[in-house]
Amino acid sequence: MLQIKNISFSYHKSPILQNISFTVNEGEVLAIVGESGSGKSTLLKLLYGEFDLDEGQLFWKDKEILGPKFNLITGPDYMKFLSQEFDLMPSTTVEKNIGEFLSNFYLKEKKKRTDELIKVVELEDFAKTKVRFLSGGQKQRVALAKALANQPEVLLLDEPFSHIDNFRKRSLRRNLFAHLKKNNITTIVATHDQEDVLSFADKMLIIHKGKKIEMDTPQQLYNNPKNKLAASFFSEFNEFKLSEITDTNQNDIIFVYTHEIKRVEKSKFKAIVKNSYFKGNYYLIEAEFNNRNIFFEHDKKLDTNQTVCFNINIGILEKRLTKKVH
Ligand SMILES: Nc1ncnc2c1ncn2[C@@H]1O[C@H](COP(=O)(O)OP(=O)(O)OP(=O)(O)O)[C@@H](O)[C@H]1O
Repeated sequence: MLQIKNISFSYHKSPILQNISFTVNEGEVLAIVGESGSGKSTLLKLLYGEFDLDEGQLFWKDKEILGPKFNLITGPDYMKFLSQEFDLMPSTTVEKNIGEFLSNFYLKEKKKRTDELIKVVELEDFAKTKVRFLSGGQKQRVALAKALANQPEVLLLDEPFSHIDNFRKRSLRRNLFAHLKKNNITTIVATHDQEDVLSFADKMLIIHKGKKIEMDTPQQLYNNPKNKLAASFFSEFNEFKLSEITDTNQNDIIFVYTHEIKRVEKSKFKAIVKNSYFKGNYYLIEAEFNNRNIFFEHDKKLDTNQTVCFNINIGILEKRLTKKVH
């Protein structure tokens, strides 16, 4: 188990992470999400032992992870960190880069492992190409394969697909997470991409301004978003006061995703259409309701300034609320 116990850290006295605790079980994938500058990369660097903590402790199984005050070489040998900067040898081929730290003692094994990883990152056509001739996204894929080469027990990934196009990203993501699960590699991934989280993360940690806001399964956080950060990570959403949409006079706020509002023929909720945005298999409708704009999905474009009725699925609300709505 990876244990993060009450850690705090500051760069030159300005606090970056405050009092963070969580655990990750062996073989689990944890996604760390949060706004830019919230401290995701710093947290990964601390897990890798790049800096000394102000307070707290880190453990992998029963071994403590220590910073540079206590270690000459950064990074425990059972861990790999794929940071935003790729540490590659530009004048060497893709396959040699990936196999750089694999022993030449077992050449057959080395070739097998290298070939397997080249497949994971879909670089079969570039195995013999020198890295300096590759694009940014291709280099990122080589760095990913290299991080996996020595079968780390723990893998830290900082925005692993940031340079990779959407076309490639989806299959690469599936290959990578299948490889990680098959090899029981405990993974912490900092990401802005909900697709990294929804299908592949076992747990999701939300940090905001260096503090832990929530940690749970992606399903739980998606189905019951308790704050704007969680809701906005997954999708566009609306905020309603309960009193606006139910017969209660409670002023609690509820988050409602755009696909949870339906246009209907008749309802007591009426809005005036302001814009329709084409989104591929639906239109996102922007409409004025109670002196502000709300958003919902609809299969057709709607005329601007037309009045439409909408409904929110009460079943969804009931599940989302701790207090029942009547
Ligand atoms: N070496 C450093 N020295 C001083 N401050 C730093 C250093 N690295 C990061 N910071 C600051 O620490 C804060 C957290 O940065 P960090 O890179 O951890 O955020 P992040 O959540 O990973 O952001 P992003 O999503 O943009 O990568 C930011 O305010 C940043 O300016």
